[in-house]
Amino acid sequence: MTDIVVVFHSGYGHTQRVAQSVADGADAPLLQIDADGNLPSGGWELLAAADAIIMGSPTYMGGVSWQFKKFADASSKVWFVQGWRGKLFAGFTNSSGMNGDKDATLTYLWHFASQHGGLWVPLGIPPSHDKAARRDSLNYVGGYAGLLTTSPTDASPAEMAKGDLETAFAFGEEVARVAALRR
Ligand SMILES: Cc1cc2nc3c(=O)[nH]c(=O)nc-3n(C[C@H](O)[C@H](O)[C@H](O)COP(=O)(O)O)c2cc1C
Repeated sequence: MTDIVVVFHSGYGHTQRVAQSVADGADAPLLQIDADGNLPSGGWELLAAADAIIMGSPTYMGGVSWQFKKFADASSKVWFVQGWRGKLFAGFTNSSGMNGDKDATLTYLWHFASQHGGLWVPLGIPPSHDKAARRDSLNYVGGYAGLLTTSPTDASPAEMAKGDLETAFAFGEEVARVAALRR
């Protein structure tokens, strides 16, 4: 049994749907950063006990949400004692633009994991980038370093692309597979 935790923030529910699919794939609990940028009670303890931490944030103005950043800054207490050193980390982000500067968010998550001495797990799912690719194909958004998903500005969380959610599930499974290799 490997302990994986999915920690995320979502302002309007889209990233939350993605996080749920990732958690389902990884068979992991969800830890939601609230609207004030705080973890629920017991959250820090759950993260301390985890072998792998999967992080998610919407892309807001080309980066993580301020609530996620507040969580990241609060984790400096853990950083001081290198409490998360050697854990596995992985990341995902959702935004409305197909590109939307999601890569800046993912790069931030990778830097954050690296500051904690973490080991990064990439998406591990090939992109669908040939002529046969459709919006609902696996990894249509085409990330490598982490999971990238897209929801149009006028789409509700219920309208998240099926392929993106399936990619999220497969990403969760992939992190679980990699985590199990270390056991
Ligand atoms: C303050 C703010 C900034 C945003 N900045 C970006 C952006 O830089 N790139 C982009 O593609 N979409 C951007 N969006 C759109 C969100 O990424 C998109 O609505 C996403 O689904 C929100 O996720 P959430 O429902 O989990 O909060 C922004 C939305 C908000 C509210």
